[in-house]
Amino acid sequence: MSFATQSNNLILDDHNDTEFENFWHDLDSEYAVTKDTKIVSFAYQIPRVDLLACLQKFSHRDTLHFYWENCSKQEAVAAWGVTKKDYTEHNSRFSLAQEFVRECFGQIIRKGDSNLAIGKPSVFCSFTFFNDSELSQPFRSGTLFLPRFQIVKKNKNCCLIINFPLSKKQNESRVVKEIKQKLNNINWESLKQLNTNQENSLLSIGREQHQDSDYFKSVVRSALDEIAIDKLSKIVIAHTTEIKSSQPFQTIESLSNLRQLHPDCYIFSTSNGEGQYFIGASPERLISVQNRQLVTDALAGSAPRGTNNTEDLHLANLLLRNRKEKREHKAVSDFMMQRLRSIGLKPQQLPLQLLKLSNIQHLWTPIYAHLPADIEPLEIVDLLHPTPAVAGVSTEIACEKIRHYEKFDRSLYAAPLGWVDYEGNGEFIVGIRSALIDGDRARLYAGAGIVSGSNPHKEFDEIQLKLQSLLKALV
Ligand SMILES: C=C(O[C@@H]1C=C(C(=O)O)C=C[C@H]1O)C(=O)O
Repeated sequence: MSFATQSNNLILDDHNDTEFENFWHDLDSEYAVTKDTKIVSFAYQIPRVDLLACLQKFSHRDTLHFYWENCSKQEAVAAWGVTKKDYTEHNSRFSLAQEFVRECFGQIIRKGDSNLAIGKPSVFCSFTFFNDSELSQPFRSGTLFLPRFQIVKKNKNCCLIINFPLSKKQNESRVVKEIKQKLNNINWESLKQLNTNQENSLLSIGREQHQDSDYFKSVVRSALDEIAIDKLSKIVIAHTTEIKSSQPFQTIESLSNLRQLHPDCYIFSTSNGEGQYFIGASPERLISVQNRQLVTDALAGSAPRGTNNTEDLHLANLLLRNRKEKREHKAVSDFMMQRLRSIGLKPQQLPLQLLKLSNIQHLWTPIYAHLPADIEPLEIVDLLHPTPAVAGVSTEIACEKIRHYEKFDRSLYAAPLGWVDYEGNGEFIVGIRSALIDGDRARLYAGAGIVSGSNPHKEFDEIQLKLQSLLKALV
């Protein structure tokens, strides 16, 4: 944390941060948030800032952070620091996460500009693909936190939320007044734009890259044999490339590159507070719940983009007519419709369409449903994860085979990552096209759906297309 006072102006500065630090220290005197501690959630409208600039300035290696941005929707959120956190595991990890969310929000007292449309305190969540992540792995099966700071940006509006525990000794209105005064003096100018270091573009020079293409193709062949004998009808095989760089990877600058290269994707980053980061650019929304309207995306079936309009249209038409790609896609939409119906929802799907991204195009079916008030977003996450877009059909057999074939841990790859807010809204994406960053090492993940008719070489090309565009962004 480094809010600081200089010449009567509270500015954000790394060198002189004593006054605000002391203030927070006092507020944190009863740091451990117990069940009956109050948590004040203070919302404050701020000028438009760049959330990556905020993360660069405030979040540090040993605290949790969460960032996501969708440039085309002009939406972003950054969160850092911890007011309350929990980890969940095994089959009940999503329902335990829901309990944590309920407990957090039950303790919250909203202050400040709490009527702002975008200023809702949120719990940020990441889950691993499988529910039994070992302790030695960088991320736990479920990580949930109510951050100390959260900035939400929507179109031209920005809102800062500060969540802090308030002990019985402290006077709520006095503390709130003090915070307001301090925030009123902040100079936000330095956070308007991220300062990137041009020299970082040279970092890719000192890199060693390792991936085992023969192994991937042999796995696809084995999977096709099993599909031929009806053991399963679809499986998503993932592949990694391991990178060792001559210098530590710059997470913030890599994210800045990702948002420029993939404006139609969700750019995300989450950290474990121990120097490991999971970042990426995913096109896949697992769920969005806004005012009880649920939207989910069936996304599967892929083709490259053309180098000109004619070629692009040609590739798009081939994709829309390709029976193998459509089979792969239908496995996903059928699964989602069936799962949503199983809890009494009445989902509606839009006609099949194309999602065109900068490097790749996909078959896409948006699915909508009204969500009754007693169904929480995390219950839908539990119901849908893992979809056949990232696992297969049947889910159980595909998951068992994935464990058998893949020689690496999926960790957060292809798993739900998102937030739930105070009013019961929430959004989760599927963490594909992603990388685990640890100092000068990165593991990049991408997968491809295998169905009868898949060709191991073409699937490998698809994986390369996905990996290379991620690799380009990493500095
Ligand atoms: C699994 C991934 O992507 C999934 C697989 C796709 C496919 O095989 O066509 C398309 C979109 C995603 O559902 C990935 O990118 O890692």
